[in-house]
Amino acid sequence: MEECGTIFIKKQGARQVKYVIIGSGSIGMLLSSYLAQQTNSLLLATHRNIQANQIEQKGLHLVHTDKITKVQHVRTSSCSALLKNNLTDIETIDVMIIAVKSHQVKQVLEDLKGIEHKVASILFLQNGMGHTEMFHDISIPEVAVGVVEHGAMRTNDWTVYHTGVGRLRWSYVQAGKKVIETAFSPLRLNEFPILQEKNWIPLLHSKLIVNACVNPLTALLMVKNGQLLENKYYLNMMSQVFDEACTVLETSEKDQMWEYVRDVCQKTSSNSSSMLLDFEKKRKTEIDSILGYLLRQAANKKIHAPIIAYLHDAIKGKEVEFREGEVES
Ligand SMILES: NC(=O)C1=CN([C@@H]2O[C@H](COP(=O)(O)OP(=O)(O)OC[C@H]3O[C@@H](n4cnc5c(N)ncnc54)[C@H](OP(=O)(O)O)[C@@H]3O)[C@@H](O)[C@H]2O)C=CC1
Ligand SMILES: CC(C)(CO)C(=O)C(=O)O
Repeated sequence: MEECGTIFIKKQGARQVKYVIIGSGSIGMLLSSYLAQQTNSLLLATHRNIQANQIEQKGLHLVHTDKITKVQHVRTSSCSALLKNNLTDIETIDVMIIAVKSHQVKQVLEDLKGIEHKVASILFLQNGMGHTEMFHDISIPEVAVGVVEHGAMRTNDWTVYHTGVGRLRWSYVQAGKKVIETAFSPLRLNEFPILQEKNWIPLLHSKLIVNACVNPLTALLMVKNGQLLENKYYLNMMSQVFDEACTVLETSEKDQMWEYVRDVCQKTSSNSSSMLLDFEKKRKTEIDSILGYLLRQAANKKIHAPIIAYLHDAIKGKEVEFREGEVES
């Protein structure tokens, strides 16, 4: 693999936007690698102290199309240090980006309470919609959500592979002073395009429907995304999940949505879905935020959703098995 040196920073004027990314997994590291091309005021907050030290010592490495780039100007800190307010030079944070898994958001929001007054805006990048049920409790004036269409994989604490180039689409839930819009609009990142959408609900609904259709079935059937299209029985199963999800979310343009689901399956045909990967590693999945969210919506609207309930329980049952395995080992 070719070492292609460091990324240069483009100056954007006198004041740099201060970014903090919470969660240094695949997406947190990928986003940091690209945003660092445009700002030298970015802090990546890790869950574990050791990861912050590793990145400080070795540098953050981005691997894309067989090239390794050692990314400059990414500072790191453990979340605990950040939240204890040990970072005296961070007086205010312009854009805080939450890049943890959906079931980790609750803890992050609890931890953030101490420094919320220092944060001008917050952007959530989770799959599913469980995190949106916690927004009522946030006192940060500007709140946005995003959908990540890239593929990323952390291979060690300082290296991330950009496995699929897509887009980051985001939208305001509450626009505040439009700090995020001002920060993102001048960015020109060829390999990491960022697009603003008008309405956040349709943005998240379309990704939620894709994840509801693809993730649980691929995990339970142990197949790659493309096999849901190729095998007529699996396609039939997926279309039944799709119909129920659309009923629950009151989706108006169903034909267009079905095309979108098929298109994502096609474009990611050789991928293992994130839920299948979680199953392989016996990790907690994001089911509560995907099918769990749909079931809570169905209950509120008094809609019967038996297929979604059945799939939800199958995944939750597997999670119980994984946890029991942990206790035994
Ligand atoms: N990876 C991908 O290609 C894609 C991911 N997404 C979505 O993006 C979101 C993030 O996914 P991904 O990056 O893959 O997940 P990862 O599991 O790779 O990363 C999550 C990170 O959050 C850290 N973390 C956990 N709890 C906390 C906490 N309380 N405070 C701070 N950090 C914490 C984890 O720490 P530790 O290092 O200890 O594990 C880990 O570094 C998910 O909702 C996923 O569905 C969407 C599209 C594509
Ligand atoms: C789009 C899809 C289904 C790609 O695998 C995904 O988001 C996931 O696996 O979580």
